[in-house]
Amino acid sequence: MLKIGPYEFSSRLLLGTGKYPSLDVQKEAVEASGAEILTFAVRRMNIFSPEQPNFLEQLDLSKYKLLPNTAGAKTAEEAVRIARLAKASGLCDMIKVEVIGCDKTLLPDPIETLKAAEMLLEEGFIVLPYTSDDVVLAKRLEELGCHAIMPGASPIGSGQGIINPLNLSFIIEQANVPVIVDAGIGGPADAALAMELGADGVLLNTAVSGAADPVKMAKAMKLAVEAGRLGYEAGRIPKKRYASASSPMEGMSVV
Ligand SMILES: CC(=O)[C@@H](O)[C@H](O)COP(=O)(O)O
Repeated sequence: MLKIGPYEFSSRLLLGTGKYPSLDVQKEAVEASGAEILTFAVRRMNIFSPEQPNFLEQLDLSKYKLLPNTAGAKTAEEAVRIARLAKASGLCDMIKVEVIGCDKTLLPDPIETLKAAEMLLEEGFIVLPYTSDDVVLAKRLEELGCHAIMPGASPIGSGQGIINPLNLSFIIEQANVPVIVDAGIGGPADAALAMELGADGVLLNTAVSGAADPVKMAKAMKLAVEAGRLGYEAGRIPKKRYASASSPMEGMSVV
C-alpha cells in the first residue's frame, strides 16, 4: 500500500487530468490507469460552482482522491492562497505544492516551495511538494513535515524521462516519507525505472494525455508501475563488468 498522511492507496500511479483530447478519453484513460489519486490545477476549477469542476465532470469522483495542485503560483503566498481555495471548496485536504521559478523550464523555485510547504503544514494541510531532484532540499522538505516528496524526473511535459537517476536514488534512500517521481515521464520504461529505483509512486500527465492512444498508454503505465515495483521488491541482480555463465559449470568434464 502507498500511505500518504492518513490515506492509503493500492495504486502507485498518480495521474494528471489535463490536456486530454476530450473528457471521454480522459475518463477512459483514468479508468485504464487504475489510478486512485488524480491531480488537477486549482486554477482550472469553476469556483462559482465548486461542487463539480467541469473538467472532472465525466468522472465518478467518489472513486478517487483528488490532489489539487497550485500550478500557476510563482510565490509561496500565491501557492498558499490557491491551496486555501481548494480546501474551502471541500475537495480534499491534500495539496500538491507547485511553485514555478522559471517560465521556460517550469522548474520549481526551491526557496518559495520550502516557504509554501512550511505555511501550509502550519495550516494543517497534507503537503506534497513538487521539487527538483536536489537531495538536500528533499531532506529539508521532509524535516519540515511534508507528507511525501515529489522530485521531478525532468521538466514538466518534456517527456525526457529520468535525467538524474543517481540523485533520485539518493533522495529515495534517505527518505522516511513516500517519494513520488513527478513530471517528465515520457514512456512506460521511465515509469518502471522510477519504481525499480525504489520510488513509492509515479505522477504523470503528458505521457498519457499526449499519447496517440491515451487509453492504451494509461494501461501501459499501470503495468509499468506495477512491474517496476515488483522488480524493486524482488531485488535486481548487481551489474557486473564481465560475463558469468548462466548455466552451472559444475559436473562438466572438459574434453
Ligand atoms: C499534472 C501535473 O501536476 C503536472 O504538473 C505534473 O508535474 C506532470 O508532469 P508531466 O506532464 O510531465 O507528466
